[in-house]
Amino acid sequence: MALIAVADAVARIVAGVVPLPCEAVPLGEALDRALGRDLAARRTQPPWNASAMDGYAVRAADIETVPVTLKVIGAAPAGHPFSGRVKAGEAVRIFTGAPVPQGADTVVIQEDTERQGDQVLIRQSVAAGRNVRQRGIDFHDGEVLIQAGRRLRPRDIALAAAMNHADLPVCRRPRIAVLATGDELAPPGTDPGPDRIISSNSYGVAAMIRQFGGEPVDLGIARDTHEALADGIRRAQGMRADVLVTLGGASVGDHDLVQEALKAEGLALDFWKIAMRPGKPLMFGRLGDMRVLGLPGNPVSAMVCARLFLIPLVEALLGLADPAPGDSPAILGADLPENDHRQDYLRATVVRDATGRLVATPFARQDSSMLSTLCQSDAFIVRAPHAPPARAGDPCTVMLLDF
Ligand SMILES: Nc1nc2c(c(=O)[nH]1)N[C@H]1C(S)=C(S)[C@@H](COP(=O)(O)OP(=O)(O)OC[C@H]3O[C@@H](n4cnc5c(N)ncnc54)[C@H](O)[C@@H]3O)O[C@H]1N2
Ligand code: MOO
Repeated sequence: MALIAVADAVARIVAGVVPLPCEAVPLGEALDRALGRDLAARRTQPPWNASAMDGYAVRAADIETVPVTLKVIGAAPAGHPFSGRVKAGEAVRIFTGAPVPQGADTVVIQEDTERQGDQVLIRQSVAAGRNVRQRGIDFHDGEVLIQAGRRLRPRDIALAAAMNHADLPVCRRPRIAVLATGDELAPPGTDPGPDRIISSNSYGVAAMIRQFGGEPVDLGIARDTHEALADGIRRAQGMRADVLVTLGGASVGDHDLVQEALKAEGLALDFWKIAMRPGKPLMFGRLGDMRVLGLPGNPVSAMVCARLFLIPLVEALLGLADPAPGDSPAILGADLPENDHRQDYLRATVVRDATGRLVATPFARQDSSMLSTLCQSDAFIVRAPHAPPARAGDPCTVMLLDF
């Protein structure tokens, strides 16, 4: 199979994805969830012409000439409206948020008044309508204010609550089974002995899935045998995972059995191998309804590929209309040689120069086993296949790290 381009691979992975069904969650659990349906207001806000200040509700016509003394005929604290009508020469004591009584059209703030028993002296004239929030200035009953596909932010949750929703329809989280593979792997915190390395990828990839709204399910480490791999694959199917992510065993070595095992279970392979670095041996296909993404084993390759290919799939399954941001312009902080046929993702630090431009400087060592440099990086410098040599100061494209 020929190496395919990164953008083509993403397009093939998300092709035909239908957002998962909705479930209702309480407001307190809705943060970062993907809204599954357009949300319409269940009331008008404010529901009445409301005072924006503490003061006196008056008729603007009565205070054109000041000072003037008005008769205070009642009070309207928030939550306790004044039911009477304000007539010429009258005022009602009012507080922020309370309905402006009938007859009144303006509120004078209390700092511009002097209370004398049941009378109030108005010292300052204000324009008609001042300090009154008109009914519905925020929104009206039935108005759609939050669109399906929004990843809910704290302010969306405040708005949804004001719209009188206690529960929100959000997309079910995609269930993503994560299967590490390799005889050499030992879980963190154990004594690996001299022949093993610690399995890190499942933890990083699971955390990324969670960060972007999926539900990771750790299937543990499968040994490099057909039986162990088949068992892991069947467990993913048994739990009705939306996606199975395999880690490692994706390349061409004698012990890279993942693809074979998947095919034996019925995998319809879509593509294998991408023109990118790190991450060449990425694999994608379907096993029934379950999408299968085979990530390379090298830890940086696994994380880069998870961000580039798995997260768009998670976002598509969530029906997100505002996927996480993509590339930004920057300038190079160091020279780079000509690129080969693979699109490069170079770990880099990024600073702002005096003119506000982003300056991206790649790490000298880009080995795909080195998680330490990934953690020190701010961005990937994205270099197109066959990019010509570039000098420090030349424009470049970066993908700021958001995981
Ligand atoms: N002859 C060739 N060899 C390799 C090629 C190639 O095209 N021809 N591609 C190389 C590239 S690029 C990559 S990337 C790796 C990916 O190989 P695999 O996906 O088969 O990964 P493994 O061989 O299983 O492991 C590679 C490396 O990563 C470590 N690893 C694996 N899983 C984990 C884990 N869960 N946590 C931490 N580290 C993990 C593993 O121990 C190896 O060191 O293949 C190249 N080879
Ligand atoms: O693509 Mo591999 O990820 O270069 O090490």
